[in-house]
Amino acid sequence: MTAISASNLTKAYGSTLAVDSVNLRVEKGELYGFLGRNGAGKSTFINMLTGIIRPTEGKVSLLGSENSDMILSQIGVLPDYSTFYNSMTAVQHIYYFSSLQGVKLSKKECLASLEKVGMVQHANVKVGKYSFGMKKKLGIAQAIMNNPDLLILDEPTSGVDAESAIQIQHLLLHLNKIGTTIFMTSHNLGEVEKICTRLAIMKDGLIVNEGTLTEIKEKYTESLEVSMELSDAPDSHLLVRIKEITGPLYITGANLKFKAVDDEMIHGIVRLLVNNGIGVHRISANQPDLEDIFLNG
Ligand SMILES: Nc1ncnc2c1ncn2[C@@H]1O[C@H](COP(=O)(O)OP(=O)(O)OP(=O)(O)O)[C@@H](O)[C@H]1O
Repeated sequence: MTAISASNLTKAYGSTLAVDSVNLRVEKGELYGFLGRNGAGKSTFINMLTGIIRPTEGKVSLLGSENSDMILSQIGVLPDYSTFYNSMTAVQHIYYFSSLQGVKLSKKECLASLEKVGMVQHANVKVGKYSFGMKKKLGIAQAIMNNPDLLILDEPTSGVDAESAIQIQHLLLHLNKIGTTIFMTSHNLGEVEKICTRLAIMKDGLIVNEGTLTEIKEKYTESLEVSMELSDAPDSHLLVRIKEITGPLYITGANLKFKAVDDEMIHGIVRLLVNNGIGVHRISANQPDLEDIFLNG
């Protein structure tokens, strides 16, 4: 079953298309990572999913419903900016927001959600005294307080210390393991690589890459740039034959550069060169990591 479906989702701010006709599906049970640079459109997208921002165009469906009010109790949200009341303690805060959502947790249940994010020892401290990272953890406790089927989190680990980030990652993995579908944005590529089952990369309001990490790497490898250092420069006849295999080819003296579709293409070029008396001194065709894909994608 589909947990999140966005069709043609668009947000325009004047002439700026913050999100440009995005189609995205997240299936139930996924831990989905949403990556992008500052200003890519991630928060705008997430805020349209959760109903904080009204789309200029397009539709959103969460857990099969187009009306998020109908399924409020099944969803947990950590927005980019959470509202906190400085005069409340964390327990009061969780209790207050649970009653706003019509759930009304017991004190024990409020403490249990704070326990999950490692905040139980600060449960009775006023939120006004919290650091940014502590507020972030309180926001996560609030998002998970009603054991939601779907969690939508904007940057759950940004601004928290390394130990807390790992604790939150373990929590998310655990929640996902027991059936919670999670959609999260992150700037932390290592984190996404480590915990997410699928991911999308957004750039200038568009999704430029989407799939499992393996699928994304495979797609990227299709356009991997290969460099070869040769013993001699190939003559024009040989260059024509190489070009027939590679398409566009860049040659500077005895150095070749081309885009490889697969390993077989690289082997074919090496065979052709060697059969024509040209040695291949060095080949570089690095396997991309998520950072390469993110930076170049
Ligand atoms: N209220 C607004 N009015 C005008 N432009 C906006 C508004 N909110 C966002 N934008 C613009 O929309 C684009 C996407 O912004 P958004 O905050 O969604 O990006 P982001 O990927 O979440 O960035 P970050 O990682 O920095 O939070 C940016 O160009 C931003 O300047």
